[in-house]
This record gives sequence, C-alpha cells and structure tokens, in this order.
Amino acid sequence: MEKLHIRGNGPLNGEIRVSGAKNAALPILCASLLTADTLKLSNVPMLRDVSTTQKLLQGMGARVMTDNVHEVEITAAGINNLVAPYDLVKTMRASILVLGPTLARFGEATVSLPGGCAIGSRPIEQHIKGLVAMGAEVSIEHGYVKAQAKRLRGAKVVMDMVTVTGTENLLMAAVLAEGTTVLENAAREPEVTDLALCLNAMGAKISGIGSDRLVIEGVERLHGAEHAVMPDRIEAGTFLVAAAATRGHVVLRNAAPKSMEAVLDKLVETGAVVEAGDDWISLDMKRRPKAVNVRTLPYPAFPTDMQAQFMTLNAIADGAAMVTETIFENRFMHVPELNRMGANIETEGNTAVIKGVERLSGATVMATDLRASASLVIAGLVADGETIVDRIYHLDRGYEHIEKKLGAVGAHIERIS
Ligand SMILES: CC(=O)N[C@H]1[C@@H](OP(=O)(O)OP(=O)(O)OC[C@H]2O[C@@H](n3ccc(=O)[nH]c3=O)[C@H](O)[C@@H]2O)O[C@H](CO)[C@@H](O)[C@@H]1O
Ligand SMILES: C=C(OP(=O)(O)O)C(=O)O
Repeated sequence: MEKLHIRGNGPLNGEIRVSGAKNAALPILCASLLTADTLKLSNVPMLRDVSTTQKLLQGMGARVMTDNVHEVEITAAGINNLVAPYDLVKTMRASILVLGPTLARFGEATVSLPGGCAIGSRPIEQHIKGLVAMGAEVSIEHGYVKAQAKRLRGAKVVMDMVTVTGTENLLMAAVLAEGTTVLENAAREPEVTDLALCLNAMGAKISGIGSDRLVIEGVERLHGAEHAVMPDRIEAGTFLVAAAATRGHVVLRNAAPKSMEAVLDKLVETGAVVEAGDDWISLDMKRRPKAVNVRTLPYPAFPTDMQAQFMTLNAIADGAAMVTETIFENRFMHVPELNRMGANIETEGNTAVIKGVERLSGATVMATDLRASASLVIAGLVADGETIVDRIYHLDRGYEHIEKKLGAVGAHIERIS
C-alpha cells in the first residue's frame, strides 16, 4: 500500500497550479446522463473519484473519452443499465448523484444506498423527499434506492437542511421535469453554481443561481455543451494553509479567490499577508501563525472541508483557539493523530480546544478520510524529523499529485510503497 514520506523542512516557496474542483466535476460528470449529445469538459481534475465516476457512467453504457490531461468527453447515448452498483457507490458516496439525472431522463433509476462514512452517518432522505414531491415512487430494497416516474413534475421543495449533493440531485431531476420546480433552502456552494451554469449551457432554464432559492423551468430535452470545471477551492485552501504553517510564500494560479472568502479572511487573521486577483492568490507568512477560532457552516461561511487543515495550523499557532464542527458529527478523526505528533488538542462534543505548541514531532500516522489526511500532510511539513502518512488512498480521492505539487514548492515529500 502506498504512503507519503515527509521530512519537515522550512518554508514552502513558489507557484502552484490549482486543479479543477472535485466537488464540481463529480455532479457535472453525472449531468452528462441528461442528454444523448456529447458533454465536453475541461479542467477536470485527474482524481480517483473522477475515475470512479467515469467507471460508473461507462457501466451504465455511456461513452467516456479522456486524454488524461483534464479534458473529458461523455456521450450518454447508449445507456442500457440504470443501476449504480454497491461496489462503486461504497468507494464514493457522490455516486448518489446519478439518481436525479437517470430518473429524469429514463423514468427509472436504482442506486445503491451510500450509507455513512468516517465523518458521519450522511443520510439522503432530503434527496428522496424532493424526488417524491416531484411525483417519483421511491422504495428502498436490498440496500438500493429505487425510483420511478414516467415524467417528473415540477414542485416546490423546501429542504430541511442545506445539503450540497441533495440540491444537485434535485436540480438535475428538475431540469427535465414538466413544469416549474422551486428549491427553497438550496445549498449556495460554488460547486452547485458551477453545475447550474453547466446545465444552463446544456439548455436548462435555471434562475436564482447562487442563491438559496433555485427556480427551474423544466424543458423537454437538453443538448450537448462545453464547460470548464471551476477551480478547487478546498485544494487551494489546503496549499495556502500549508504555506502559512511553514511560514512560506506561495502564489496559486488558476484559483477562484471569490469562492473562498471565509478561508482567506481566516488566513489574514492568522497574520498572513494575502493578495488576490481574478484567478490568483498569493500568501506570505513571515511569523508564527496566530491561533484563530473556526466554526464550520454552509457556504458562504467557513467550509467543513477546510476544518482539519486549520486544526493543524492552530496546533502550531501562537495562542489557543476553538474549532467547532457543525456539519458532520464525526469529523475530528485527525485529532488523535495530531496529538500523537505532539499537538495539544482536547475535544468535547463538536468543539475542539487547541493550545498551540512550538513544534510537532514526526510520526507514522494515518487518517480515515480525505481532509484529515491533508491535515496530517501539513503537520508532517512542519514537524521535526520524518512523518509517514499511511492510507493515502483517501488523499488520492481528492488531491491530484499532492506530492508533486508540494514538492515543486520545496517540500521534502515522496510517495513510497
Ligand atoms: C461530493 C461533494 O460535493 N461532497 C461535499 C458535500 O457532501 P454532501 O452533499 O454529502 O453533504 P451535505 O451537504 O448533503 O451534508 C450536510 C449535512 O446534512 C446532512 N444531510 C444531508 C442530506 C440529507 O438528505 N440528510 C441529511 O441529514 C448530512 O448528514 C450532513 O450532516 O457537501 C459537504 C458539506 O459542504 C462537503 O463536506 C462534501 O465535500
Ligand atoms: C467530504 C468530502 O467528500 P465526499 O463528500 O466525497 O466524501 C470532501 O471532499 O472533503
């Protein structure tokens, strides 16, 4: 099994190109199921979750062409299987995103229930509630959710909580429904916006994009389109935290600073000098970071997917801070591992109290989810001695060649077997 070997060594310096966003690419790849024409995508990150989605679409009969340099063309003309099997769904919860588009175009879809994962129980009752409101018959059988509807009807759906993939599934269902759908309390995450823009380029009629009230006028059919996936704000944030923790100076290219204001503001609070243009961000950290309180909430507030990375930053910061996780009930799996590296973190319910220490010490660590793994990589960059991060298949789900990108700005990091 592959691992990352890291030797803590001084500041990161240089430029990094940010990849396309995993959480935008996955729903957009699934949106290809809504038309028999070709969807041409660029800036697609080459990640394990992207190849899993491609496998899922191919298994349903779609033709997927990829040049492995971030361009992918999908043609869902020959769909002959409306089932998303357990084997694939268990490796990637986002597989649930085929439910809405498959049902909308083919009148039927069967998707393995994703179940929980390391960070929480992650139910999907809001996805189902919305589809039922649009006239679908939904049953749960043998671990699969099975939905049927000759043609979905527009409906008003008020979501009980902000759910990102729930909003995306219902958006993709509604674009081919008969009549108008209104999604209230919709997620405003930039990745939802990117999906909506791609759907409109395919001929959908969605308004209210970027707000928590999406209005979708259903159309008979969608057509092919070209779309560039937005830059990954979580990958970008991870590199900025790594630069701040090592007291370095990095410039990110192909970034989307407008989508990450809460994170940039927090970095400024730590004492970093942050500058940004339309598609670049620079961060210069000349001092020991100051501890900052963090509370995760839906967009535009601070994202849960950056919580673990900021925990590491606080672990070596000047002062004490509180980190509160309000989105997922079990997203502190990195804490015991950071403490093994010498951090001083105590948790009580959904709050962690972190007292900054002068230094961490390298150790063999492992994480059970993606961003927890990223937080351990950052810890390894600032720790004395050697750190080995085990189980990096989690990292490979969401970071494209993280060791190459960090290596290029001066980190001593390599992939070993
Ligand atoms: C592929 C993708 O885009 N993943 C992102 C997406 O996950 P995902 O879309 O799965 O997360 P949600 O926004 O749905 O989850 C938010 C909260 O709502 C709960 N919930 C959700 C749906 C539902 O029907 N019932 C319910 O109770 C969840 O358990 C969680 O506590 O948004 C999360 C929150 O920003 C991010 O951390 C993930 O990186
Ligand atoms: C939680 C994440 O992803 P997923 O929803 O795919 O598990 C993440 O990207 O941090």
